[in-house]
Amino acid sequence: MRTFVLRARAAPTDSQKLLAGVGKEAHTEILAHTLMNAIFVAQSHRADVVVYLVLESTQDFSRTIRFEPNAMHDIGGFNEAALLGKIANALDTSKGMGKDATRPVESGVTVRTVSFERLVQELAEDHQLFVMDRKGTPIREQAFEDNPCFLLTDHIPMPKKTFHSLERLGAKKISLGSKMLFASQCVVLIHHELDQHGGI
Ligand SMILES: C[S@@+](CC[C@H](N)C(=O)[O-])C[C@H]1O[C@@H](n2cnc3c(N)ncnc32)[C@H](O)[C@@H]1O
Repeated sequence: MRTFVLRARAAPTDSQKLLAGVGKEAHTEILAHTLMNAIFVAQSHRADVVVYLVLESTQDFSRTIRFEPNAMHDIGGFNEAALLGKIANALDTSKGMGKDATRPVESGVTVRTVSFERLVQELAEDHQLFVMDRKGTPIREQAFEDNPCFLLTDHIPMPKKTFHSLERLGAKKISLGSKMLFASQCVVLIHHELDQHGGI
């Protein structure tokens, strides 16, 4: 199973602000593009993927939305508006939730009020964690086990102190080259690399 976590530091947890943030400072299109490239292949979806979107621009708690395409009955369209609609629906479902709570949204989609740090601590228990970073080990030199989990951000970088706590959890930095890419482009290259290994 491949897991992707997008830490979207600028993404609003209010659904209307999320939808209004496309092409604006929040750049909420990043969430749709990342989800799109993580989930879809031509005329189908990937069965072996879980995607977490962590939206952090909030009045109360971060929202962590989990997508498991294989369990979804209706993945919706392969377009930005449809995918943002799925995210907005999860945000609306999460209204009024207390801290560290979980709610089902639809088959294959859940929303939680857990922070990025808490999520990653949980994932560290049974995943091999990788932070995407241009200065990391080249991805071709990295050996992968069964459950790799790739941590990415939107246009706002990971705070330095997060890198230290991720290191303590055993996360390794891996690189896709020296060019600064979009998170969604990283996802395509990671899939390509893992597709060569087969089985993961
Ligand atoms: C647009 S970048 C983030 C840009 C942000 N301003 C920064 O300085 O980190 C989005 C995500 O892609 C990752 N990324 C971009 N290019 C990469 C590369 N060549 N190798 C590994 N990760 C990369 C970044 O680490 C980040 O998680």
